[in-house]
Amino acid sequence: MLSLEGIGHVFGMERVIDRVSLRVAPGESVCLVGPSGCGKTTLLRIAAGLVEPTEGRVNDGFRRSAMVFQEGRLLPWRRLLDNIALGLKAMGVPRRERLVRARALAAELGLADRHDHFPHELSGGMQQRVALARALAVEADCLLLDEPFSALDVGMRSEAQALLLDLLARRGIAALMVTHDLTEALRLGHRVVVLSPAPGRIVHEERVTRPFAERDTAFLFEAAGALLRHPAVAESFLFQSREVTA
Ligand SMILES: Nc1ncnc2c1ncn2[C@@H]1O[C@H](COP(=O)(O)OP(=O)(O)OP(=O)(O)O)[C@@H](O)[C@H]1O
Repeated sequence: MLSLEGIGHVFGMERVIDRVSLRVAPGESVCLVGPSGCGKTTLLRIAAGLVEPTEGRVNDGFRRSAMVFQEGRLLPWRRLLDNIALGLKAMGVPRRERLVRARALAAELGLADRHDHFPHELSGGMQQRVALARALAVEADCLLLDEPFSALDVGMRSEAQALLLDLLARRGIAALMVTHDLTEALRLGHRVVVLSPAPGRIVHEERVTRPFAERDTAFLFEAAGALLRHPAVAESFLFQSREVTA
C-alpha cells in the first residue's frame, strides 16, 4: 500500500499542493488528473520520495516503486538491452543475469528484434516500452507514471495503454499515473482522482467499476461526459481550456 497523508507543498512563496490524502492498494491503478500546473508531477515526485513534502507523510509499503517519465529518459549512448538493465546494474546484479532478464523483457514487450538499437533509432512508442521494461526489470510492484504516453500519437498511445493494462493485470502491479487526459484516466484507472487548479487539492474521486476489457470508446466518452457534469470537475477542466486558449 502507498499512502499519502495530508500532503501539502510550497515552492518558495507558491503553494502548489493543499492537503492531499491518497492511497494506492496492491494491484490497484489510480489515475490523477487535473489542469496544468496543479501540482500533479510534484505529487508524484513526493510519492516517489524524490521531493520532501512541506506538510504530511508518505508511507510506501511496496517492495519497490519505479517511476516512468513522459519522455522515457533513456540513456542515448546505451543500447536497448543496457537501457532496460540500467536499474539492475545499480542494484549490483551481475552483467550476465542482467542481460538474461533484459532479453526476456524485450521479448515480452515486443522489442526482441531491437536489442542493439540506440534510443534515437526507436520510435516514441518503442522508447516508452523500453522505459516500462526498465521499471519491470527491477521487479517494481508499484509504478509511478508521469504522463507516460502523452508524447505518442493516437494509435501508438492506444497500443501502449493496452500493453500497460496487460502488464499490470498479469503481474498484479499497482500504478499511480498522472495524465491530462480524462478518457485515458477512465481507460486505465480503477479510480480517477481529480485535482483542482493550483494549489492542487482533491475535488472528486470516481471509482470505475466496468472491467478494463469492456471500456470501449463509447464508454469512455460517456463516462467522461458524466464526470464533467460534476461542477468541481468541470471547473478544473474549464480552467484548463481557459489556460490553453488564453
Ligand atoms: N522544482 C521546482 N521549483 C519551483 N517551482 C516548481 C518546481 N517544480 C514545479 N514547480 C511549480 O509548481 C507548480 C506545479 O508544477 P507541477 O509540474 O507539479 O504541475 P503539473 O500539474 O504536473 O503541471 P503539468 O500538467 O503542466 O505538467 C508549477 O507552478 C511549477 O512551476
